[in-house]
Amino acid sequence: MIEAIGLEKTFKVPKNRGTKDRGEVADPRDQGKLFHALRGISFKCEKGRVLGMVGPNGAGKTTTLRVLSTALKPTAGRIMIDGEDFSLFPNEIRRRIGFLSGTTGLYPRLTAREMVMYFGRLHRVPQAELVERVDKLFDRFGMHGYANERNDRLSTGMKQKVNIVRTLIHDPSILIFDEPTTGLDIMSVQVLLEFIADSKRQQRTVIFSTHSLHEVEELCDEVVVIDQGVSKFHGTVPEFKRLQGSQDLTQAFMKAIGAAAPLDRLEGGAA
Ligand SMILES: Nc1ncnc2c1ncn2[C@@H]1O[C@H](COP(=O)(O)OP(=O)(O)OP(=O)(O)O)[C@@H](O)[C@H]1O
Repeated sequence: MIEAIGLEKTFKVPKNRGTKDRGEVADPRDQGKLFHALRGISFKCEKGRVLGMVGPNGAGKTTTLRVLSTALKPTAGRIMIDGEDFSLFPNEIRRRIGFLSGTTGLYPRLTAREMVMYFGRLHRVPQAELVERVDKLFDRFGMHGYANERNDRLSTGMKQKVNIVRTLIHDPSILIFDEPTTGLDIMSVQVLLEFIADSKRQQRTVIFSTHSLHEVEELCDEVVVIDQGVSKFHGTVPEFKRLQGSQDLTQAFMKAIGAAAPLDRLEGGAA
């Protein structure tokens, strides 16, 4: 189980980014020289559950996931794992979390196997155990055929699998994926979605951000809606629809973030 309590993150705004004088609609996070990207994000996800994080561009999803995975230090707030406060122990969090970000690169000159072994060593997995784990994971993902192929010769889907296995090599109980399906071909998307469903069956905790409400409907037990650095809703998908008074997830989402759904406008429907 992982819980975010009142996460806040403030960035210094670079001098050349005059946020206030661009003539755009005022963003409450914009405080001149400081930008309050996260303004109190709270939610939790129990083991064996999948939580989908949705929100408009720039809402704060990546920042939240980077804070949870310790890539970024929060300005305020706590991160609890299995009921214990690990905010001051980032190494402990890293041991328990597997983080897959959209920008994760693979070392081009290493082979798929070398890459995964390298990360296993970084996580101090003992050698004999590491060899066994790599074999099992390569088996499960059907990767033996290209285990000794250099990463720069692999297809997008193959690379994605190497990345997935890399996040699993230390057997984390919590998986955090930032927009994992963005830019992937249909086959690779399928691999990833099946993998998430499988992780749930194995009682892992899975959190992923996405712009696909279809993925949320298909896979998620819970949804957290982030808008302008605030968590606007956290609960189950049916609860979310009920609260927004809509059977359609897209319309419920549009209502939650205060935007008129195109259908409402066309039909002159309810706000
Ligand atoms: N290092 C940084 N310095 C300054 N501002 C930042 C930094 N990182 C993110 N931000 C700002 O914080 C806000 C939230 O960004 P974030 O990447 O978390 O959004 P997001 O919800 O993941 O968006 P998207 O759906 O477009 O990926 C944005 O306004 C972004 O410009």
